[in-house]
Amino acid sequence: MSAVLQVNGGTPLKGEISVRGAKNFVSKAMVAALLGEDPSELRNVPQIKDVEVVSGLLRLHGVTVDYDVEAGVIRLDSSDVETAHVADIDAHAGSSRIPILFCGPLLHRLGEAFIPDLGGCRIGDRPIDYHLSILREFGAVVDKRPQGIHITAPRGLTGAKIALPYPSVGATEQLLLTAVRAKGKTELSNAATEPEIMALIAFLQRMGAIISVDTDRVIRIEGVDRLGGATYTALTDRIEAGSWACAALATGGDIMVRGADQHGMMAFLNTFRKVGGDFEVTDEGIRFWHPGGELKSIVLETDVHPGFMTDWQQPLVVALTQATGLSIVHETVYENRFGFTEALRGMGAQIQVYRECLGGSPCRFGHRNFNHSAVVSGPTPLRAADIEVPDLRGGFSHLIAALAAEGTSRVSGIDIIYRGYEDFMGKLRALGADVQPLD
Ligand SMILES: CC(=O)N[C@H]1[C@@H](OP(=O)(O)OP(=O)(O)OC[C@H]2O[C@@H](n3ccc(=O)[nH]c3=O)[C@H](O)[C@@H]2O)O[C@H](CO)[C@@H](O)[C@@H]1O
Ligand SMILES: C=C(OP(=O)(O)O)C(=O)O
Repeated sequence: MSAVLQVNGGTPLKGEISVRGAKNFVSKAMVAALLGEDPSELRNVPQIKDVEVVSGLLRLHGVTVDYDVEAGVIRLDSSDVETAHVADIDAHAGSSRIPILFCGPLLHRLGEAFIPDLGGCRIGDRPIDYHLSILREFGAVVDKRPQGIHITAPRGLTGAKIALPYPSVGATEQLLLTAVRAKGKTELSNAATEPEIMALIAFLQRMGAIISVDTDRVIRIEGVDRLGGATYTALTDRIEAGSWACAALATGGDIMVRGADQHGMMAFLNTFRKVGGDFEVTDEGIRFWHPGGELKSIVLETDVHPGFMTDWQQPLVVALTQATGLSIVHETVYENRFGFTEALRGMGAQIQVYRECLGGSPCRFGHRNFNHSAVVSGPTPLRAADIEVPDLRGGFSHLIAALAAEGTSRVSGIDIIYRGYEDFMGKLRALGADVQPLD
């Protein structure tokens, strides 16, 4: 049964919350720890569903996982992995996209890997063709089966020269986790360079890897025979921080996000300012607020880092419903990330989606049948409604809309939001939101 949250909206969110480590780093660093023959320790780890899912997968492979939730410290001991069996991980199929990143580490440690069907947000087709072709370049043999894929490396894994067709985050991580212990050198061009990837590289370096990153999206790795353990403090979740910033803007509020870090949020902060939001960066975090008066419409394009992240797009669109004029948002990372706008239209928002590449440069989704541009016309008061969470960020965006709307909304399927937002209910209450889970 899907959990339902009753939201009595119309009150500006005000107060202070803390954001801990990034989902998109911590989950990958936990997989990286599987490569190490000594224990690793990650700090600033948030209590979110994706951490739970990856902990479960690691335990199935013989890793000892100890998580001190309060302290945010997770200890991972992979020293006995070689004696474990290649476990049947079907139990976790469909809950996350992380299993695909186990390929390299499992091939290095156990000689084979079973990867179940993947989960993650349904915001496009989300193929894994880049991942599989990278693994094949290293010499892996991929056997597709009805329940997932079986991967072996009969002649071991050897470094290769690879160019990505698009700077995919997951494929770049796949390459890193495979190359660090492969024989010889690897070169990846057109790599993704998101801050979470840079942090993963830094963590792998502490474990003993040799990796260099050039300014032109080229990553070079020299394989080593052995990796040990390392200690690393996760960078803050910049998607969560940006989501709370959008909640402040959409509700006319004022939120101090402790832990928020300016460096990974430059593109977001520029956009937030252009829309008319105010912010103040301090050593403790970033305070975001609506300064009063009108918000301004903008033209925005999502992009790979250092551009405006696609994961900020959904929460920002809710705030744009309160801006004066026509905003244009061109989604260039995922072909199908505007599904969540349907519920917003039902709440009174004026949002039209288009197949054309609007407002900027043509992207790879142009001339295909994907509704990947949106025109938001505002400001429109939002009405309370009964809505169903479609995916992680779309779900948080629906919550923001319900909080901004006058009246009582019921948001169902809120469990998905725990994949990436630690204790969001506690944080909402700390900000003065009137929210009540329904049985
Ligand atoms: C757990 C995690 O870190 N998730 C993040 C990661 O997702 P994820 O790693 O899945 O995203 P990618 O960067 O790989 O995807 C970008 C684009 O590349 C395409 N593609 C990707 C792989 C592939 O084999 N073939 C292919 O065509 C995808 O369909 C998508 O259109 O980066 C995204 C882009 O910043 C973020 O929105 C997600 O929050
Ligand atoms: C798309 C996202 O995550 P995932 O890749 O885990 O589905 C997200 O965090 O918004």
